[in-house]
Amino acid sequence: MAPVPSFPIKVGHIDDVQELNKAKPTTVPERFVQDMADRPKLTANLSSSTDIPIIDLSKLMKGDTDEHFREVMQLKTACEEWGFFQVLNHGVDLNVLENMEKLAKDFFMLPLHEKQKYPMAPGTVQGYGQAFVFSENQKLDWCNMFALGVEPPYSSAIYSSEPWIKMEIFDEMFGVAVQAVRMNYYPPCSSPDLVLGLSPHSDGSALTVLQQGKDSTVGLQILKNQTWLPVQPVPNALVINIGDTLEVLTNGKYKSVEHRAVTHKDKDRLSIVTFYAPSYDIELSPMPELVDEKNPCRYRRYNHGEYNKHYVPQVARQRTLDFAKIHPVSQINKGSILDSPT
Ligand SMILES: O=C(O)CCC(=O)C(=O)O
Ligand SMILES: [Fe+2]
Repeated sequence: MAPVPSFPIKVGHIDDVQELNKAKPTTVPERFVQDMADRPKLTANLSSSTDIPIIDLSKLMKGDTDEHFREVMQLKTACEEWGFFQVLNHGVDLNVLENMEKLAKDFFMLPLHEKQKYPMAPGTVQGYGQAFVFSENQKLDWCNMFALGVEPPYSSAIYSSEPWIKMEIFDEMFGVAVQAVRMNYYPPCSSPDLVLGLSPHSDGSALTVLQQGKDSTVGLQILKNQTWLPVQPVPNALVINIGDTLEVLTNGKYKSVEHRAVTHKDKDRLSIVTFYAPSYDIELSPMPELVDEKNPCRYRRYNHGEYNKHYVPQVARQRTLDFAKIHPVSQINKGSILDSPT
């Protein structure tokens, strides 16, 4: 599991959002009201051309056919330009997904004292509690989270659905890979325009698979060209996104894209997110075959466990990966580099 901070973090009193919501408040407590610039604009009416790519895995598996090559090209575009896509015909048994959803819902509906038997310590993302808590002064997300390491069959059911991922290559590079599941429950919020369900972040994994609750409203948004685009839930599809590790390994060719979740006035939402990441003792750097004169190395070599220590505090600043980025000399001379957390 992820390293736990060795120093205590002062975070003040934190209300449980489900309990808050039970009291049907008409105003949102101040600690959940985002600063003006961070509030979501929920009225944007976007055309379907802004939908993230959909990959049909059954076509991807069709040997040497035109359909196969078209799908491969779409997958390439999805990884390089979007960092996100949805997969259909993924082969994961729908019963596994249904059971997982039921399990997650049942957990969140337990009395608070039951859920609090597995408390999430500030500065970590393990157990039950508030996401990404690192200070007394920060704004809080309108979300309850339960995160844990997982074993097969759920994790292997999810990842074996992705035959385009050459698991043997990852096995070699990642050591004993870390697999974790995060269940996010977003109760309705009387003022969804003032709060965030989950703050903007990119995932610290290599690859993330996200399952949305069956009747989920739109909640997930991704940042593309400085615009937050909603991800429309597609029945039985899984959402896949590239995490920071793959961005580094591909020397930035594949994008680990910032995303966030927003809430709804009347409806709750559930997401179940599986992360696949290297072992914490692994050193990462771009693959040599993706570094050349035209594509200079963009990330310094770093230890994945070290990177992980920066993850929660850095979510407030949105890009943990900045800690490994190599900035072009021209930028350094202009003094435009954000201070590095290391
Ligand atoms: O709930 C969602 O749609 C987003 C969840 C997410 O990004 C995460 O858990 O990392
Ligand atoms: Fe995420």
